[in-house]
Amino acid sequence: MAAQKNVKLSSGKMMPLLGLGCWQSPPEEVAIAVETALDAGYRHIDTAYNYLNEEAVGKGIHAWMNKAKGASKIINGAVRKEIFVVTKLPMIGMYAGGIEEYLRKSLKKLQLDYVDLYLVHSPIGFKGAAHDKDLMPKNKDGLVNIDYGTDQIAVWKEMEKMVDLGLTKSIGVSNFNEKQLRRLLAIGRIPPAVNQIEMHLEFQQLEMHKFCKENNIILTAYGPLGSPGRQYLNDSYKPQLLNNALVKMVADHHKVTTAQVLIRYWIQRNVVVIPKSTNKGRIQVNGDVLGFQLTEQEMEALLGLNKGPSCRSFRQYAMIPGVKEHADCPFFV
Ligand SMILES: NC(=O)C1=CN([C@@H]2O[C@H](COP(=O)(O)OP(=O)(O)OC[C@H]3O[C@@H](n4cnc5c(N)ncnc54)[C@H](OP(=O)(O)O)[C@@H]3O)[C@@H](O)[C@H]2O)C=CC1
Ligand SMILES: O=C1CO[C@H](CO)[C@@H](O)[C@@H]1O
Repeated sequence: MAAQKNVKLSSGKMMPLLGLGCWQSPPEEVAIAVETALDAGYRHIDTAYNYLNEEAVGKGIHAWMNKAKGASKIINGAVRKEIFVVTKLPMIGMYAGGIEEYLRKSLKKLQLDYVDLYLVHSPIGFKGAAHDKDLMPKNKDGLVNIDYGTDQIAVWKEMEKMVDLGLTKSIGVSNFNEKQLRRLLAIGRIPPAVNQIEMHLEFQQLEMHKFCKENNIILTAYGPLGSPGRQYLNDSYKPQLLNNALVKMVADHHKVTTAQVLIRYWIQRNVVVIPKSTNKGRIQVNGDVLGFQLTEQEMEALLGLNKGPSCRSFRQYAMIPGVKEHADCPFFV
């Protein structure tokens, strides 16, 4: 793999444009997946408290770091600086004191002193978790216990403290809409460096892209392959990108796979992209995207596949009863 391409965050830190996604990567597979990815040249790993696999992700990171350092066992030295680790604040941690508590829990699981980027996973919190794996606590009616009082500004001020404490190098958000980003930009001592949202060729988030460019916020594209491995809600849009005819034509022209085109496209648009795989071969091929360049004409044609918000496929949280009544709805829009 050619040297990694990075993008500069508003924090001044460099973030690799390609990362390995880890949602739905079972703990028993993800340690090897992370090590395989780092061996293949990835330098960025994306996980979350909610993915319940941070310990195994940490194992993979340390296996690679130890290998890279040879016999030496220094945990957080120069080799640590080679890689960019992202994790996320769970919805159940969005209360006073919860941000530090959950970041420390994540760091302990990952066996790291700091992460490179800590993201607020969602603009809406949940409350009343019975224990720290109760990610979707229920109220007395059996419905997800939405915290209608989630105070994004208070959460953000605590996120800023995490930078001051050295527990994370940069901070950002995920699934935030423009109104929510504006709110943080208006009050933040540290502006959000990143917004991680669903982005794929049929749902290119052009308005959000423009807004973020104007405000020096870097976008990370989740679900770039259309997230084919997940269970869709009955009425959710199912992107069929890996066998799209135009993508196939472009892939054939470059003698690469359709997945490589779906990934490379975002790198050329300066959008961070985090395809998930736990399959060794697919991790390696997905990561081999720095040795070819899509032409301007191809980029234009691929831009033409965008159909906008009707192709949003992640709607799980928006469908939770009661979310629509939250002041921060429309969710994810
Ligand atoms: N902030 C948020 O709310 C969200 C963040 N994310 C992040 O973004 C990452 C990526 O999104 P995700 O939803 O996983 O979807 P992706 O679009 O990355 O698709 C992943 C799926 O595609 C399969 N796959 C991977 N490579 C190939 C290939 N070359 N050919 C065919 N199939 C392939 C994987 O299976 P296999 O493993 O078998 O290869 C897996 O089932 C997540 O893992 C997570 O880190 C995702 C959703 C929401
Ligand atoms: O990161 C995530 C992966 O997608 C899931 C399904 O919507 C969410 O739980 C979560 O936000």
